[in-house]
Amino acid sequence: MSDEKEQKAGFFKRLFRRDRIEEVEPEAPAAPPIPEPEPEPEPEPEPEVEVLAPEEPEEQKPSIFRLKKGLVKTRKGFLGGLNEVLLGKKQLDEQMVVRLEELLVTSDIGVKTAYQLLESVQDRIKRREVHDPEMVVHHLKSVMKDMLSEVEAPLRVGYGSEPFVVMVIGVNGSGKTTTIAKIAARHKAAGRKVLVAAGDTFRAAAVEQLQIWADRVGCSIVKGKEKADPSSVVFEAMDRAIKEDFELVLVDTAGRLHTRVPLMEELKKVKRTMEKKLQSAPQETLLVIDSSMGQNAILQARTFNEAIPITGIALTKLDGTAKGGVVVGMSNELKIPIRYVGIGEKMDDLRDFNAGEFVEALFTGVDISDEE
Ligand SMILES: Nc1nc2c(ncn2[C@@H]2O[C@H](COP(=O)(O)OP(=O)(O)OP(=O)(O)O)[C@@H](O)[C@H]2O)c(=O)[nH]1
Repeated sequence: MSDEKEQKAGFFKRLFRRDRIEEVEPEAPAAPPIPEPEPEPEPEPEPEVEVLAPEEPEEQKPSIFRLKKGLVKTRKGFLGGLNEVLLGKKQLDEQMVVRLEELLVTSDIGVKTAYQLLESVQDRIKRREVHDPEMVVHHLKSVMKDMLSEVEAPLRVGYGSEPFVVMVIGVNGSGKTTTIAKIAARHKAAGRKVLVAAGDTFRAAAVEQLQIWADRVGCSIVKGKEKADPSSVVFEAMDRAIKEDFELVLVDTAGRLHTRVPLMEELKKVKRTMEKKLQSAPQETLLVIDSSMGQNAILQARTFNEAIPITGIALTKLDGTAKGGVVVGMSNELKIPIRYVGIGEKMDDLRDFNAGEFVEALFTGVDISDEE
């Protein structure tokens, strides 16, 4: 356990002792029940008609079944623990709350966010608004949803007179190329003119991979010679996009940390090149992060954001990890919009991030029964 965790380990226990649980047991005045979370309000219509994103392809619309399926490992890992702590219990007891503390602190949501959640539960207990395990779960769900709602902002591609340029960054293997292909496929399906730029010239295989995806999706590609300056590829792509009226340009970049030119310097140069060709570009700097990195994903996002301000995040590989709790920690600590979540390798396995849906998928199966 880290120093920080150790220092905090007894914190909630102490808090809990100060406000013994007896205070909120049956003899205490009846506490008002926590209302069920409000049903999701209907989304506001987009204000600017001319810059609307394309109609979501059908795959985006169905139930959250696939998201739930994708999150199964996370659910079993972290939230399955909630069941163990709380299942079948009628009332809170001290041990239960201490175990909840352990569960949250050692999960992938991160120590800071874990204690925010715990303090919020503690506060509700003190105010006698939470006095049984079911209420704890409802409260956790609602606080997590609030945290996630702050970063819910799907990428709205503006189709105007200029190309909308998305610079996609992230370390090697995080899922950049696949994510580009998935985004390209969506917009192609909506009838848009899409160009991808193979800015990762360091590795021939990366260019080939993007070519394969471009062929599959049916979009155009600009690629340079092996080991060419990535900025020269981006320059050419921007030139072509402007001359040929492409509506969306997705720029792949290198992710290797040990290249000839330091990665961050190379990315800054690529960005400057875009700006020179089109002042507003890139309209989106999308960081792709592999969520199975857990807490390291947050560190990684911070590092990139310090070098190149990020405007959005795509969290990939949520389907293969038990560390999906990192989405909550990342949202709460960085407050950078999460645009997409990747839940598989197939084309339609990229979803717009939706806070309510995500929490719902995360908590499905956490079944608090009243039976002993
Ligand atoms: N399970 C799963 N796999 C994914 C997801 N996104 C990407 N992948 C896989 O992750 C691997 C790496 O993805 P790439 O798109 O090549 O990653 P990259 O960042 O472009 O990597 P480099 O080209 O090496 O820089 C591939 O095998 C993808 O199929 C996802 O959401 N879920």
